[in-house]
Amino acid sequence: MTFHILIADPLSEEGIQPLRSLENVNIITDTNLTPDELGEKIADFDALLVRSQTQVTSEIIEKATNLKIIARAGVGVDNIDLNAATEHGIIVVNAPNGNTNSAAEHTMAMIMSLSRKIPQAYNALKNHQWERKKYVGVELKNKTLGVIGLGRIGAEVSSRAKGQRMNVMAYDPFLTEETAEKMGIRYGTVEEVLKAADFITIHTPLLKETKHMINAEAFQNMKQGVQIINCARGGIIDEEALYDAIISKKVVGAALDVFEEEPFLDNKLLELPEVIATPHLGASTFEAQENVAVDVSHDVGTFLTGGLVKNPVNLPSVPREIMNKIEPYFNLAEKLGSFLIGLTQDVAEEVNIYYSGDLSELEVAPLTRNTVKGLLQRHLGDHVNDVNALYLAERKGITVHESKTTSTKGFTNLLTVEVKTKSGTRSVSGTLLNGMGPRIVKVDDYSVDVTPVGHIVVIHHKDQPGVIGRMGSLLAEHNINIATMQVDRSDIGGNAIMVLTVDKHMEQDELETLKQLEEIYDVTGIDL
Ligand SMILES: NC(=O)c1ccc[n+]([C@@H]2O[C@H](COP(=O)([O-])OP(=O)(O)OC[C@H]3O[C@@H](n4cnc5c(N)ncnc54)[C@H](O)[C@@H]3O)[C@@H](O)[C@H]2O)c1
Ligand SMILES: O=C(O)CC[C@@H](O)C(=O)O
Repeated sequence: MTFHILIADPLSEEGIQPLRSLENVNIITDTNLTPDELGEKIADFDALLVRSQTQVTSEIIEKATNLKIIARAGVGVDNIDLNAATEHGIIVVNAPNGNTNSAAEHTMAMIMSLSRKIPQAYNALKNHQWERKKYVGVELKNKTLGVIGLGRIGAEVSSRAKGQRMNVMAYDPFLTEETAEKMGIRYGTVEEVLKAADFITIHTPLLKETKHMINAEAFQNMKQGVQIINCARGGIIDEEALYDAIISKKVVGAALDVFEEEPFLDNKLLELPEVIATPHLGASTFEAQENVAVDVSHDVGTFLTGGLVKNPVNLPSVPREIMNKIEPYFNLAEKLGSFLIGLTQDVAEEVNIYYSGDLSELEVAPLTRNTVKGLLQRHLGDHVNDVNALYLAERKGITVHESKTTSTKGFTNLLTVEVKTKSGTRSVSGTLLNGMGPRIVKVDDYSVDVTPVGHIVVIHHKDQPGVIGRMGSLLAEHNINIATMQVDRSDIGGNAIMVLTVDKHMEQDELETLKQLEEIYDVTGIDL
């Protein structure tokens, strides 16, 4: 099988070599596609690689019927509709570390250019103006740098600013006073940071909560004569409010690498001499571009060949050593989910998954996803996968709970799945037998030992002599061969269960004929 990969934004050629060197890949680079052209082509591709330029909207994703992975060569994924990707089962990966250094260096370059008015002085000189008085700057030493967002880049900027002998004060929802102290910086709330800082630098993602977080009110809280830097994302600063704050002289300098609308030809902020700007160049170094291209090439290559990606955005990342321990249970989890929903006639409202024995010591979230995938695939088809299983369950109104229990019922590992519907609760338990693979060991309250594969028939009947023989004869009349049979009962003469594996798929009318026997209450055929 050949994987078709589209590179829609310019990526470092060196960086994508690992991807090119894979067998069975067909890589097309087309970095000039309009949104309409991308929409027309996208169905041909298994993987899409972008930077920040290409907008991967829900309309594009809707048309991407073969797309399996979207890779963002960089950090911010705000140009990708993550919900749409998740809904369609498309994994999104990014390259969160490769451009941190470059973005931090760019931020420092902006701070220093701003404080010494280097771009303005350079411009004047280019225009034959030798202006020494006009371009008097300020020192950074002993000034307070307020950092909003102390993630990878914010932290790198902070440590560099300390090298410039600045006092650093930061706000981040995950920053504690203790951590700040260990980093040699001061902790403050957003308001405290805005109030104290001579320079403010923004390093948050663009989220609902951060959109326009630096607005007219925030500017009011700032020191008179503050300078502001944004090398994170356009839209975190309200550009109208910044414009007004500069006109009113509250803000005396702004350095912007990112804008509310990109690319643009006109932006009135650029008419102000206090504003210096670059066209989203924070990550534009040879090193950063090679790093991010290597990272996404690795993840795309790994994913397409069935491996574990390093930087998933819409799936929790699970370290390899943990994955090695849980991978053997994937098949069991999926089969149990699929078997149970096959058995359940009503609409599932709640799914409870209980992990016990060895399983209770593992990170089980990926197993929960596989169980739910098995459950949903039976009715929703193959487009349900690890990425969208929980999302789709939620959308269908099915609540999913996982819990760990110590009750192993004698098995070294036991996975129990319970489905609640309007008409009652059904459950199935399974185990992974050492060297012998997965087994279904319980159906509701009955003990069985069934390999979850092939054509299974579950029969509820009255415990009575002769039922098994009559049922066998009926199957023989339809030329259906029984491969294995398991029976269990509640008590002598009470309710009983038969779980058969048969050699071929049984049609509904063939299953119905078994109900001719009055001792048989219920027959369900499940193909796994
Ligand atoms: N200009 C460029 O070319 C360029 C290059 C790389 C990254 N970026 C952008 O820089 C930003 C930071 O990247 P990063 O790699 O450091 O990301 P990161 O995820 O490591 O850090 C972001 C931090 O922001 C914090 N945060 C979230 N909401 C916040 C809020 N309301 N107030 C304060 N802090 C908040 C998070 O807790 C996190 O610590 C992103 O927007 C990214 O897209 C831009
Ligand atoms: O692709 C780029 O150059 C921008 C990258 C940057 O904005 C990011 O979020 O990583």
